[in-house]
Formats: sequence, structure tokens, C-alpha cells
Amino acid sequence: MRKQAAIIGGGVIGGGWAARFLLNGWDVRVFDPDPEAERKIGEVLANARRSLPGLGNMALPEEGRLSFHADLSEACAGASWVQESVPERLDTKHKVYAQLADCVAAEAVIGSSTSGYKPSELQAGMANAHQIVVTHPFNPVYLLPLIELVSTEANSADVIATAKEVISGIGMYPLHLKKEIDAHIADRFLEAVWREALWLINDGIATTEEIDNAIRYGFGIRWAQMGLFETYRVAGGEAGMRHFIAQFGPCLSWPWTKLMDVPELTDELVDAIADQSDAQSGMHSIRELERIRDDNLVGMMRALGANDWGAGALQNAHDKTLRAGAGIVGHVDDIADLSQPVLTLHRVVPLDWLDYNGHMTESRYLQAFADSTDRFMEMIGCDADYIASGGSYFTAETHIRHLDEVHAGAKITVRTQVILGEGKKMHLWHEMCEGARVLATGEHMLLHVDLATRRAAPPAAQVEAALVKIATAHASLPAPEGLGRAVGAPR
Ligand SMILES: NC(=O)C1=CN([C@@H]2O[C@H](COP(=O)(O)OP(=O)(O)OC[C@H]3O[C@@H](n4cnc5c(N)ncnc54)[C@H](O)[C@@H]3O)[C@@H](O)[C@H]2O)C=CC1
Ligand SMILES: C[N+](C)(C)CC(=O)CC(=O)[O-]
Repeated sequence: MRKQAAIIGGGVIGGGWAARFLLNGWDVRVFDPDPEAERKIGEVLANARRSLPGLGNMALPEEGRLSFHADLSEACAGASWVQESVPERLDTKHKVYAQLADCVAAEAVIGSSTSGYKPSELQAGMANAHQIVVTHPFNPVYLLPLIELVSTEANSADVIATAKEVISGIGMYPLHLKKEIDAHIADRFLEAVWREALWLINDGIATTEEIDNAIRYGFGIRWAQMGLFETYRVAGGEAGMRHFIAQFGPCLSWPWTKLMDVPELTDELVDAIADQSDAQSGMHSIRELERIRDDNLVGMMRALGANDWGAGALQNAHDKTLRAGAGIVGHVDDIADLSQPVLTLHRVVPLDWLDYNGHMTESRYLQAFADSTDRFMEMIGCDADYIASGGSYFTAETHIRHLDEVHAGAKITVRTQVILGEGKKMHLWHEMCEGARVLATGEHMLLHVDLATRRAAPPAAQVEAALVKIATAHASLPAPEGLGRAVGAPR
């Protein structure tokens, strides 16, 4: 059955939710009375399509179907998830929930994007209180994985479990709060930082650009990968957290900050902030700034993924769940038809794989083939545990043929044929395609090694048996065109 989400309110956040669901294969039905909603969501979706598919190293499912509806109940028909993202006014949100009570299935989840209201305030007086939870996202919703999930005792365990499952299923992270509180967790930090920034401008200490530089050249980068407490633990040196608190705790009572005070947002202060912001960023349209932001976020999260850390580790875990759906098996024994080359890669070409010629740069062909080899090694049992036990494969020789161009956003596959698999030797042939179009081939000779001696050595029996099984099945395949080719320029 197709998965269906209703988006009620399709502004900045509703548009981001629509993109997140659509690109993860859900059908999305939107209700927003704004006649411009379709255009605005179209623009958000265009930005999401160029950035989200390249965030991880697995292709996302086929995109869902998007439709717009003039009537709220029509938009909710068949929805198992309803995401409310109307303006931050309690009366507006209550009116929406009252309408939803008449048309949304009792087992569906109604998530609210509210930045500040507690779920008990949203649920008060509502017949459908048991379905309403806070699912607070972060802009851009299609790239940032955090969802603050806030519930009350009115919510059943089933609603909470479903909410967590759906959020994880679209590649996000449900942070379930222990207790409800105004503005949840993250917006309390954001407000504290914002308050201090307003004071710094009000008091003539710094401009908007100087404040942004103080964040992006320093602690902002640190926060993105370790958060606050892990960062401060490291800052305490070998003595760790206790030493850090002993050294910097007293500052809290001086105090360095303006605490709960807020400068009055006079016309003068608002003009100063808006003028400084225009001088800093007015040369870019909002959509351009969104694309710059998205490219940076994708690059940063992909770097974290290479370290299997933070938001990158979360994406890697999501990639693993996508593998099975794409048909990439975990072990040779799970391959239904051993007589054909094995699918070892199914991904999108990300933005940071392009070069100055506007197509996938040469080193990424090798990366894609190396990723395929890694996947194939796992399939024959040469996985992380096996490598930790002291055995692995080293590549001794590689020959790549670049046959056709490929661009950002293209879905590519690699299928792998075993040319030889016996003893220490593993000779692989990878073929990279976009649809039926062959883009490149990679021929690789690998040797099994003992990681203690760093010398070639026979693999463990179960690895060799798995390799031989697939090599035997592939022995009847014709030799691939181009096998054994050298560059061969006459001299
Ligand atoms: N903008 C942000 O950075 C974030 C906002 N949020 C929360 O998301 C919610 C929406 O905020 P934004 O998207 O920023 O606002 P927005 O103003 O961009 O979008 C709100 C949309 O709701 C539509 N709308 C108004 N009344 C409606 C109704 N009765 N039924 C259906 N649609 C209706 C409007 O036409 C508009 O398109 C708020 O609760 C906000 O606190 C959450 C995270 C971040
Ligand atoms: C400014 N804001 C309170 C609406 C911000 C959020 O709620 C989350 C975000 O994306 O920063």
C-alpha cells in the first residue's frame, strides 16, 4: 500500500516536510489556502531534489506523488500522517485540529511543527487529543534530521511508536523529550543565543556579519559535530568535565551574559539589524542563500558520514536500511539469482562529486567502484568483524574505462562480476550504469592479506567458500567486453 501524508500549511516548514516525505517515497497531499502555495512548494522541492538525494550513499526510493487540494478533508483522505505547519498561533492551530477530528483516521498521527507550544496546549479541548504530538523540525526540513517529539499522557504508546517509526523511516532522528516544556530543547538554546546577539547589536559591540563570523569560524563548526557537553569535556583537557566546570563555572555568576533580559525591539534597532543584514547578504536572493546553505550542509554531513559520526552516522544507518529495499543483499547466500552480476551500488551522484567540467570527476569513479568492492567483500563475509579478526583484501591493480559522462543527481548502479575467486586471489569486474547506459567499467585484482604480517595469505574457509560459490556461478557468464584491456598507446 502507498504511504500517504497530508501537509496542512505549506510555507517554509510545510514545504520542507512535503519534500522530505515525497523524496522518501510517500505520496503527499497539501492543503494551504495561499494561492501561491503551489509555486512556493515547487521552489522548495527543486532545492530539495538537488541536495537531499546526494546526502547519503544510497539511492532514495522512487519519489511519491504530490497533489494540492482546495479542501482540508480532501487533503487528509487516506493519510496515515498529518503534519500541521500553520502559523504559530494557538487559535489557528486549534481550528485546524477541530477540522481534522472529522476527517482523519483514528490511528493516524497528527504532528505539529510548533516551535514553542507544549503538546498539552495543542491537545486542550480537542476530541482527537490522543493523536496530536509535537514533531518540531529544523529548517531545512529536507536536510536536517532532528525532530523533537513531544507527547503527553493523552497519547497512546502506539501513537508514539508509530511517530518514531515514521520519523526514522524518512531518515530523521526522533528526540523524544522526557517532559513537555515551552519551546522544547533546541529553541531554548536558539533563543538564548539570539537574545545575546540582539544585545551585541543594540550596544554597538558587533554587526550581524561579525556575529555570524564569530559563530561560523569557531564554535558553530564545533557544535555541528560534538554538541555542547562533549566539546566542553575535551576543552577540560585530560582532567575533563570536572576541571572545565571548576575553571569556567565561576564566570556564570559574574555574569558574562545578559541572561533573561531582552533589548526592546525599537524601530531603530530593527532598522539597524535589517540594514546590516542587507549589507551582509543582500547580494543573494533567498533561494540562492538556500542553495548555498544546502550545499554546505550536504558537504558537512557527508564529511561527518566519512567519520561515521553525529548526523553523518545517522545518515549511514539510514543508508543501511535503504540497501535492502534497493536489492543490495548482505550475504552471497541471500542472492536469489547467482547466475548474473551482483548489484553492489545504487546511489545518486552528489553535488560534491562534480569537477570544473560539470560532470562526475574521475576520482569518484574509483570511489564508486571501491565502495562496490567493499560491499562485495561484506557479501562474502569479509565484513568489519572479519577485518577486526585480522584478515582483509588489498587491491593490487585497477583499470578503469570512462565510457560516458554523468551529472549530479543521476541515479547510478554498479553490478559486479567475479572473474576469478580462488585462494588469495579475487579478480572483480564492475560495470557502472545510469539506467541502461554504461558509464564506466572497473577491473580490480585484489589479494587476501594477513593484517598482522601485511603479506598475502589465504582467506578463512567461510570467506573462501562464499567467494568460490559466486565465482563458480559467474564462470558461465561471457567475458565482459574490455576485460584485460590496457591503455595500449603505441610508443
Ligand atoms: N520558519 C522556521 O524556521 C520554523 C518554523 N516552525 C514552525 O512551523 C510552523 C509554520 O511556520 P512557517 O512555515 O515558518 O510559517 P509560514 O508563514 O512560512 O507558513 C505558514 C503557512 O500556513 C498557511 N496557513 C495559514 N492558515 C492556514 C490554515 N488554516 N490551514 C492551512 N494552511 C494555513 C499559510 O498560507 C502559510 O503558507 C509554525 O508553527 C512555526 O513555529 C518550526 C521550525 C522552524
Ligand atoms: C526561529 N524558530 C523558533 C522558528 C526556529 C525553529 O523553530 C527551529 C529552527 O529551524 O531553527
